Amino acid sequence: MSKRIVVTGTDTGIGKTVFSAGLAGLLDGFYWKPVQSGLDEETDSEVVARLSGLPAERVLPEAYRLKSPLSPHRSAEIDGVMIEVADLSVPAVPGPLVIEGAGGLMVPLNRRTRFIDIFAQWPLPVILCARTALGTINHTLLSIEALRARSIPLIGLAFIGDEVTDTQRTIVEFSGVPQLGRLPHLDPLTGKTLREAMVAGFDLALIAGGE
Ligand SMILES: Nc1ncnc2c1ncn2[C@@H]1O[C@H](COP(=O)(O)OP(=O)(O)OP(=O)(O)O)[C@@H](O)[C@H]1O
Ligand SMILES: C[C@H](N)[C@H](N)CCCCCC(=O)O
Ligand SMILES: [Mg+2]
Repeated sequence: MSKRIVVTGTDTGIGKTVFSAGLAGLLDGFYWKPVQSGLDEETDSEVVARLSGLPAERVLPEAYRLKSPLSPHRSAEIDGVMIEVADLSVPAVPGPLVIEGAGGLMVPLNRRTRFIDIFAQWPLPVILCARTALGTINHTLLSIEALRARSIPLIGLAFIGDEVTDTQRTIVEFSGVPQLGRLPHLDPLTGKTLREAMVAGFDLALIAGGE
């Protein structure tokens, strides 16, 4: 079985998709977004197809595509859809697979199940994306506690944003979770700048905890 990695984060809008595109590209792998909520803007899968440099067929179809850019449980209710956990079994692909959740760990898929519940069922190793900006110490340490409480394997932390040395160090010291690297804010953000930043910012050998 090839490496399969879940990319999660401390919140929505923190850069999971950009990091996932960079990671899937570096691994020369596949990308899967099980549940997309919000279809009016470019979807996460479309962003990954644009930025990763991977062929279009390496971006797998979502299990659920929901119209409203809301928490998936609510977006599904508005569309009259019930998200069934059984539909979220991990696709088999002939290479490394990067799987991206939506928002943070406690985001609900329906009125009974949250992302963290399916991550615990799978249970694949996780990379936790965390901002470097103020507020991240609390969000990141809480997310790590939630993963540990469910024995979900955590490969390490991917920081996103400009370097804030003490913040990153504080999170690593309190948690004992390794920093895998940091993706700076990129301007312009293109497939080329992303790939270069991933190569410069991450040691692929450290991301060795996948199946
Ligand atoms: N390293 C970066 N450099 C420049 N812009 C970035 C970077 N990371 C993220 N962004 C921008 O920030 C916004 C949010 O990023 P992204 O869509 O990756 O968040 P997300 O965590 O995947 O959110 P969601 O929970 O909706 O999946 C996007 O406009 C994206 O282009
Ligand atoms: C719409 C957004 N971009 C994500 N796809 C979903 C984020 C859900 C967050 C829910 C919450 O934590 O309040
Ligand atoms: Mg995303």
